[in-house]
Amino acid sequence: MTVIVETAPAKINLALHVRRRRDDGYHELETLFAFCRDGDVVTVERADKPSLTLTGPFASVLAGESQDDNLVMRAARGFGARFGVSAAHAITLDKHLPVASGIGGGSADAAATLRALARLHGVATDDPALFRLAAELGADVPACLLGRTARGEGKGDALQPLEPLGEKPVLLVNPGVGVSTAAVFGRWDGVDWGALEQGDAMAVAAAGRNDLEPPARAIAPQIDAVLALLAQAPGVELARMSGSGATCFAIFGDTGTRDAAAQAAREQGWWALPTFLR
Ligand SMILES: C[C@@](CO)(OP(=O)(O)O)[C@H](O)COP(=O)(O)OP(=O)(O)OC[C@H]1O[C@@H](n2ccc(N)nc2=O)[C@H](O)[C@@H]1O
Ligand SMILES: Nc1ncnc2c1ncn2[C@@H]1O[C@H](COP(=O)(O)OP(=O)(O)O)[C@@H](O)[C@H]1O
Repeated sequence: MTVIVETAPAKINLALHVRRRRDDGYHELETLFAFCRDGDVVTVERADKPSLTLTGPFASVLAGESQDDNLVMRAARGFGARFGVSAAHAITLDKHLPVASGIGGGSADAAATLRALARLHGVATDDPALFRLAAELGADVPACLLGRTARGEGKGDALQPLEPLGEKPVLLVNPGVGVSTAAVFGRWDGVDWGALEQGDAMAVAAAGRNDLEPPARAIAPQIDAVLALLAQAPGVELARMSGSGATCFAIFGDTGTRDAAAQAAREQGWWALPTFLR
């Protein structure tokens, strides 16, 4: 029996500019997507009936929710309908990323499920139909399906790949609070602070902002302390909240300073994931 294992790399937004609210209730974004080496892990194999097994440190957060609503199962149903695959699948989601945390969690899992099913059923992972399905699952599922440094516009689903970031050491920190993406967008102040520059990702990120920081910090003030610790960490090159939060990231020049900052974060009782940008 073929078993496919796919990593669902954590997604971060090196910068996220909100330009305007759209008529469809979404917001027009200009953002820089980047992906980490580590994340959740999705395992897929054919079975007699569809099933989802949750494992890992954050499985319990999702255990109370309807399995059918999990983005992994929604992706599997969508794949079956779109590609005419009647087979049922047993899927295991090894949940290592905090939930509702601005690092793509469910979106990354949905994208990894689509990649795994494509590999299992002989569909090219760059098939345009796969990206159209991803866009129906969520605004940043296409970016997670692409899984490489990219500029995103529109809802975040109009993607322009950029040069990889070459294994830069990065630290993800979450203060242990879930933040609703919809609630954060709902509290955006409506001010257009201007376009995201064009060019090299790190230079554009350094000159950029995350316009969702103020509404997210209003909802979850714990973010303030995380940003303060990361901003003054020795060796930090860039510290910012990712997406709609509450997870913040910090990019370092070397793993020693990154790991020292991880230790300082853990001493605060926060979740800390030292990893690398891809
Ligand atoms: C904010 C971002 C930035 O990358 O990431 P996260 O913070 O979720 O990681 C994404 O745009 C999240 O994408 P995703 O999580 O797929 O959002 P969806 O499920 O499609 O939408 C959830 C809700 O977020 C709001 N939303 C999302 C994207 C967007 N461009 N404008 C919005 O206003 C809408 O209220 C929507 O109902
Ligand atoms: N596989 C999944 N992992 C995480 N959240 C999921 C998943 N499937 C569905 N969800 C739902 O999606 C919501 C958004 O979760 P998540 O994608 O982790 O947020 P974010 O996009 O901010 O990282 C959660 O509150 C949860 O109820």
